[in-house]
Amino acid sequence: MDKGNIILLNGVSSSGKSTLSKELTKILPNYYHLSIDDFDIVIERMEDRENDRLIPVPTEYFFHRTIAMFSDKGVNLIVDQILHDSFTTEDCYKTLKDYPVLFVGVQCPIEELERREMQRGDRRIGQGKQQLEYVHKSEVYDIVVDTYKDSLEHCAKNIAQLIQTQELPQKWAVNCFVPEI
Ligand SMILES: Nc1ncnc2c1ncn2[C@@H]1O[C@H](COP(=O)(O)OP(=O)(O)OP(=O)(O)O)[C@@H](O)[C@H]1O
Repeated sequence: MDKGNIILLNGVSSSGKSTLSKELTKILPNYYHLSIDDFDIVIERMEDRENDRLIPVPTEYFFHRTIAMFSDKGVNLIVDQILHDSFTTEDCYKTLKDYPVLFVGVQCPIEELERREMQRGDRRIGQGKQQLEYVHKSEVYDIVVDTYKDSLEHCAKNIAQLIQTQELPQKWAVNCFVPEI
């Protein structure tokens, strides 16, 4: 059985990953959206944070392996997350390096990130800007989209076009942004 394709959207908070993922599922009906946010909700329910009863494993550990399991079963996924530190980045690459990944950088100017943060009300103002100290510094993407400069439809169409017109290599041909692997 062929592995399912993985469209991996990486961008800071409020860059528009979830919104873009939903748009992509409209154009690519044989793809399913899996978000790190869903995992955060599950883990939060399992933990008893008031009494400091916590799961001592980063959420991303479970997230990356779940992505691999879906792909192993031939399911195509659109996943959105933030490769925000070296653990997350290394774990993502190590877990998915033998999988067909289309790596997408989701960009948005800082002023617009802050406008969205204010509008949302459930994110700290400046969160996205702070994450930019790590995110998009060394990744080599297959495609980069800007959710401010371009319309949602345009960003989604460009990504969909890539995945529909080229066969993804069965191994993630990332230009190793994790040098020690
Ligand atoms: N292209 C866009 N133009 C204008 N507003 C947008 C656009 N994309 C997303 N937004 C708005 O920005 C906010 C954040 O969007 P979204 O949840 O998609 O971001 P995210 O990158 O998934 O964030 P997080 O990582 O915090 O979950 C939402 O209020 C959404 O409506």
